[in-house]
Amino acid sequence: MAGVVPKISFPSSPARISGFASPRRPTCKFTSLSRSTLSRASLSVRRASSASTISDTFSRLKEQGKVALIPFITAGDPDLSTTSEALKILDSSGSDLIELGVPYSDPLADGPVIQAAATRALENGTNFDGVISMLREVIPQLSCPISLFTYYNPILKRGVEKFMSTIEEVGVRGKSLTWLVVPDVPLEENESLRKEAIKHNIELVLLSTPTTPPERMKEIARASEGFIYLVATVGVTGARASVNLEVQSLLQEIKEATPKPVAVGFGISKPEHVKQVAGWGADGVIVGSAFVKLLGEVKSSDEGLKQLETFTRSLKAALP
Ligand SMILES: O=P(O)(O)OC[C@@H](O)[C@@H](O)c1c[nH]c2ccccc12
Repeated sequence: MAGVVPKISFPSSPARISGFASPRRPTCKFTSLSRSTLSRASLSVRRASSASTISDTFSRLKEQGKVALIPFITAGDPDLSTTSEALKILDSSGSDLIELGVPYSDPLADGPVIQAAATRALENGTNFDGVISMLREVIPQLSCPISLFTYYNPILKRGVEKFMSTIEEVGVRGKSLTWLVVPDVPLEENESLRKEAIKHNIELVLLSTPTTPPERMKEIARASEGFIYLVATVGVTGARASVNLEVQSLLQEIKEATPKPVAVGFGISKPEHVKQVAGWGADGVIVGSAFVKLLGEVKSSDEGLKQLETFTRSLKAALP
């Protein structure tokens, strides 16, 4: 499986997964109504409960004129104790938010690097419960918010309500697992997932892509909590030689549609990339495969952790 990338042009023919382009507008009024009602509800829930740490992070950075560095790593690759150390290093070397991927056997949106990482993690026995117990230990030692990044199937397997209450209770001192990214939740199930997330004070971050029609992008911007994930290029995850120049206009379009922060990911892997995307007005930059490669494809974990610190600092130094 490793290295075999399924041919997914993602989403050239817009896939029907939430946050990704779908040419079909909601068929029934109710769906669109519930979405906007829900987003108002989620805002009030957000205000009523302890301020969400994503919003705090982005507003603090905005006041300081800074841009968020958001690494992604795969939990359990090469093993969970290295993941725990990696989270601490990422946190202390300048990351502002961290995406932690739950390894899954069929990561359809991932390129060879993250697919191989998921395979290694699953082969060494990493599972959701193991990830959660590791997080229970390490979250109290971190200062930045952590997101769980998971495909929809592991949530369904556990049951949406049980999944959400599990990740809510892992949080400590308000630094709970406040946000969740589920790249392949089908449009129809997005509402029920959002409702459960809101009930458990978890922000469901939605994704918009270069092929998302403008109206759909606006709906995603309205419904997304915490920030909007702007996918920089079609295809699967994986470091690219350069950043898609379309991102500049896409960022402009989204920022005209919403005051919410926008973070850009997919293909970004070098200090000059993050500098360029920040210069185009991104509020955050997400880097995954380049970090995953450092951790999973080196001869020893110590070596990987050392390189991780250097790389994190180099990216942070390139950001305002
Ligand atoms: O790996 P890249 O090209 O740097 O992209 C970030 C990406 O890894 C991370 O956000 C992510 C991992 N798996 C995904 C699946 C879909 C969308 C995004 C992701």
